[in-house]
Amino acid sequence: MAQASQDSQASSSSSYSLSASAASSESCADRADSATAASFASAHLDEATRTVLRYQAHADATADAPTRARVLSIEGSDPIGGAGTMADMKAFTAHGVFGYAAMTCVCAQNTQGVTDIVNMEPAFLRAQLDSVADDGRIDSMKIGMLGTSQIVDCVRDWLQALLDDYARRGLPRPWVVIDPVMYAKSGDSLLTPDAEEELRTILPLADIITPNVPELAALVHADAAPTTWDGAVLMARRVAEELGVIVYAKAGMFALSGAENSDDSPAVAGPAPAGADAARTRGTGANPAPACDDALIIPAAVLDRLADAEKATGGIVVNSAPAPTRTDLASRPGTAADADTATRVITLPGRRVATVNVHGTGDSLSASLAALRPQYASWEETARAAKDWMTGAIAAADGLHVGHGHGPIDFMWMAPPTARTFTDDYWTQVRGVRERIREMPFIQRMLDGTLDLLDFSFYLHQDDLYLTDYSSLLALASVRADTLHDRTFFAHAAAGGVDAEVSFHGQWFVEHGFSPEPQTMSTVTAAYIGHEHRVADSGSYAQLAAVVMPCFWLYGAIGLDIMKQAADRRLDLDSHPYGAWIRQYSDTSFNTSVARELAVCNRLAREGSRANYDAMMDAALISSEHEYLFFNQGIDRPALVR
Ligand SMILES: Nc1ncnc2c1ncn2[C@@H]1O[C@H](COP(=O)(O)OP(=O)(O)O)[C@@H](O)[C@H]1O
Ligand SMILES: Cc1ncc(COP(=O)(O)OP(=O)(O)O)c(N)n1
Repeated sequence: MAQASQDSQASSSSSYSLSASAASSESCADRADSATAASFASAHLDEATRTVLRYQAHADATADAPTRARVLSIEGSDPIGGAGTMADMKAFTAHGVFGYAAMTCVCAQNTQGVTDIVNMEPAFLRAQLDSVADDGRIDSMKIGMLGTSQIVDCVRDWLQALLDDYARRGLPRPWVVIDPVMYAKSGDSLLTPDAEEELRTILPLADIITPNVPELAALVHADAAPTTWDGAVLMARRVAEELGVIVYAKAGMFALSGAENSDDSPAVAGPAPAGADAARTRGTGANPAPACDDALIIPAAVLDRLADAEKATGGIVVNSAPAPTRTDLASRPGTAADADTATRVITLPGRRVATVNVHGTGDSLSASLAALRPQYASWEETARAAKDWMTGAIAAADGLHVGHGHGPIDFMWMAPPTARTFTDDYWTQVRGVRERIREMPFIQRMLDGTLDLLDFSFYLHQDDLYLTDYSSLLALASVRADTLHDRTFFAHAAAGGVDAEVSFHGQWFVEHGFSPEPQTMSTVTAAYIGHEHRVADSGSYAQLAAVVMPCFWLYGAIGLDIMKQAADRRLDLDSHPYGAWIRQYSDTSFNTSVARELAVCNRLAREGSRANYDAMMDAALISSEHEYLFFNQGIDRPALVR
């Protein structure tokens, strides 16, 4: 492979890549200068000064580093986009790294199974791999479906040459994650039987391998897959010790069957287990959380290598991210030591999601490990981060509606949804509230004219108090608005509508013999205002726009509904005791403001993060419950605030 483009990087002492910043044992050992500086530092300086020096050294060493880790996927394809190359690219992007891809085969597959596979000619695969290596630095890689023994040989030989070449040129060794793909979840075989032995020859080149339960069994030549998690961990230990690599043991098979694999993970809320008969449950309480814990198995040989690297650098590494030490690993919670072999077994806690949509989970996990390792200090931290991300992506999978079999996971679960708008989502979620408002006695009695005037005047006084405060929130939204359009919209809304409505209320009070003077605020009104102010005080402008939205939309929608019900009942509004109100509710000019407010919320939800979307939704949903209570107080008559 041609190396010209890499040599300039290699010759610079500041060519520390992102992967090097995570301090591989190999790269630490190669850095003699750093070791000298480190032993000086160890001998003469206090801990705080050594820490500051580490920051300085890291900044110098990474001055020319790329802004994103560059991660290679060596995989087969999946046209439905849930597994293989396509999944890897999505996982890479989700984790913020730049992805390269060399394809080992093209598969005709979907969520229901694999129907055909065309393997690459090994020479052509080698040409793809060289194309990447000749032109770009590789910080990390994930190797997945290899398919045949010829392809295994091709990738192994290329990888060995690449590692030798990087070592010779003093480049940091790329992190290598190998997913020893043998079977798809559909049961289809993804590796020819004769290639199983060949696959073992590439595994020692990995830093970490990620076999699922049946693949573990194949790697130890067991007749059958283990039926318990303890059995799977035992097999994983054998594999780790035999190959001298870290094994990430995955519990997905047990999750799919509804079985539980841990008793001691922290309980988390989750959907009821599918196949609950088979599931052991954890904890007390009515809805115990099902577990889906994975395990990281670090054999003694790897721990020794890490300890040697530490010695070579005098206990200091030149970057911000030292690799884990024996002491580190032994002292962490969830780490079990084995007296005989000193192998470490680290539990990676997770919750089981009750879903069939787990196509490509193994692929995405191994891609995540490759993408995250350059960004974390150790395999343990990387594995915990990857596991948490996977759980979130699986939990969001049901929303995708892709395919009829095992659907894919939602790689974009941290980003706001795009197929439905924020307001679509909100409207569906408040269906129950809308129905309760429509059916409530306050509205029904108003329509049939039996609503007590005292009840109505109580409601109207509370509405005045609420609207006075609400206008100040709209004014605040105008001040915090991020566009001129929003600024003028909220300014007009604060000044216009509220004022007109309060004077309309005043007229009604006078006409019906009630005092128009402000009354004491009810606890229900105070609670609604309190919620809006809490969001305004601690939330973003987007959350503020969302918290005031239900008062626009639910009120507007109730008006339309009252108008419809009045028409259906053919009410004579001229003689009806609440005729003026029903006419007022039927005034659709308010809907111009409703539509603008909804557009504001959709823009803010679209432009922000998933966390922003969720926070906006929470704010709006809570306001909606307050809207219901607010209408209902006309009849319920809550206590007044003293
Ligand atoms: N239903 C589930 N709930 C939570 N996590 C799951 C579920 N199914 C799989 N996982 C997780 O997905 C990752 C991949 O595991 P697995 O599905 O066993 O791999 P593979 O796809 O290779 O068979 C693991 O972290 C595993 O714990
Ligand atoms: C091209 C390709 N590579 C790997 C797999 C196996 O993916 P995995 O994550 O094990 O998930 P399932 O596909 O088995 O659900 C694959 N199917 N295709």
